[in-house]
Amino acid sequence: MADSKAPSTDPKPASKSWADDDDDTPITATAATSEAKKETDEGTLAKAQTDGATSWMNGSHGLDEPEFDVNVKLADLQEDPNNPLFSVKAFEDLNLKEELLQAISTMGFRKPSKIQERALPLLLKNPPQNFVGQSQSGTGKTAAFLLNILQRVNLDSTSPQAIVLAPTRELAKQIANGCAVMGTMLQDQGLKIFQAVPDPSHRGGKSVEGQVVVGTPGTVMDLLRRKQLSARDVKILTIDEADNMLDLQGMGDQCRRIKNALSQNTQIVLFSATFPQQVLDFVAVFAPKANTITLQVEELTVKGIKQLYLDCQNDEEKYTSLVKFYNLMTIASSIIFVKERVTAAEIERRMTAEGHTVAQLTGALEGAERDAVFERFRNGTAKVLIATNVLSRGIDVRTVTMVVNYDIPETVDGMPDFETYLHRIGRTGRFGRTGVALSFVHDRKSWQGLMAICKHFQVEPTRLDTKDWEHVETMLKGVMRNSRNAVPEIEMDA
Ligand SMILES: Nc1ncnc2c1ncn2[C@@H]1O[C@H](COP(=O)(O)OP(=O)(O)OP(=O)(O)O)[C@@H](O)[C@H]1O
Repeated sequence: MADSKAPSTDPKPASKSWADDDDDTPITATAATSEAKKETDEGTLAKAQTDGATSWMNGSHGLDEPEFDVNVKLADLQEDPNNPLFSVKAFEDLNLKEELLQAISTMGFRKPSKIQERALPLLLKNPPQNFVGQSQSGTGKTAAFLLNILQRVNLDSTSPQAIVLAPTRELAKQIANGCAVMGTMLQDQGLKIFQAVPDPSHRGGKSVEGQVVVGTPGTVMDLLRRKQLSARDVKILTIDEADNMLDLQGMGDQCRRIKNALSQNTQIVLFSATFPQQVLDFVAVFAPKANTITLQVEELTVKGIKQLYLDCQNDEEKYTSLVKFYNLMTIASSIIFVKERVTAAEIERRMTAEGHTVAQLTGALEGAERDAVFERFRNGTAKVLIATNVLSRGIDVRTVTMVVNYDIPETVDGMPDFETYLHRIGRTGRFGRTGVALSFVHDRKSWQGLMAICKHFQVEPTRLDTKDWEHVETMLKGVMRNSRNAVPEIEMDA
């Protein structure tokens, strides 16, 4: 395939010699790849409740830049009406519990983001109404739905009142930990959070205690079926990554069954960064008469993420270029996304041989092992994480400054997967931070796939050529330097 490709030195994608011939190929996007179908909701859990706490939301872990720099930069961004982080209101205007306001302040949240400002009044309105919310990756959707839950739960009873569903154990645990941080001041009053992810201890038959249950659909459904989880007092059902969850055959069915087990008055809350058109129809059925906030496709990309692509000649050159690339650059933390587990294993082998500390997370791992690998990445012991789409959504690790699309994401039908691309690159550039997304292309199909994705989101990626590593290095150092330079300038403004 590589031979059919004429070398190009023009950074503009449209100038590729083989760029135009198949331009009218029909492109359909679905929210899930086969990998995601296979690899979610797997494994067993070593620990329950909120232990193994990650540093989600509390700003305590090793950021590239000191936290105060980021806050100053954030203040600027939050003044710009066109930025998704902009808002005119203060958290204080939302009539939240004092304990929640205190926690928000301790967490360093100065102002609500646009989605928080717009969603919270609708979410908190009485009588409760269904809600569908879309906002760019890393703009604080989790805090929006957690505040609604924590504001509404009755702490006089420990019976489950809110269920949050997420596609993977990592995301469910991250949300549960975020809920614990945000609910710190309510713990004295009896707030309990239950993690419903695969765990052998659930088999004991013990009833679930906790006003907030956060888990994967399979486990939640299991607990309901075994009558360990009582649906009687549940008044809020929140689904994160809802487009993906409702679109996936297995998980969609489970979500529907969970919803059917709940009272008709349950407030249904759906959030995602993407709601492709074909999903919106069944979203409307799942959450009837919902207050809805959606975005236009051109608003979806996060501006702080610089999108580049590396032009390789063939598959083997992808491996050698990747290793060369990592030997050249110092990157805080990064995630390399691949299509298949076998590629993940091969990259791990080659990078380890070059002396890099890498971790690999795919659905092949069992729960406890999976937790351990992810923790090594989160706490910075391993700087590079090689993952399949299992980690493409929701994961919030602030040190991630680069995402590599080693394989261009595809749907099960082999078409470019717009949504997965957006979610993957959204693992960097979170809440006003800057980041780099580097995609590898090595043949006509991968190149066309990337170009279709970029056309869809109306972005122009910058081309890097493996024949000119000096240019690659200069270019990347420039991008990285620009991110760093932003900080001192802003410091002076402060
Ligand atoms: N108002 C705020 N001020 C400062 N930081 C915030 C605020 N709200 C959320 N954050 C932080 O922003 C980061 C991203 O938030 P979150 O994970 O909720 O994004 P998201 O919109 O759910 O992204 P994704 O679409 O990738 O799931 C988190 O680290 C969170 O602590």
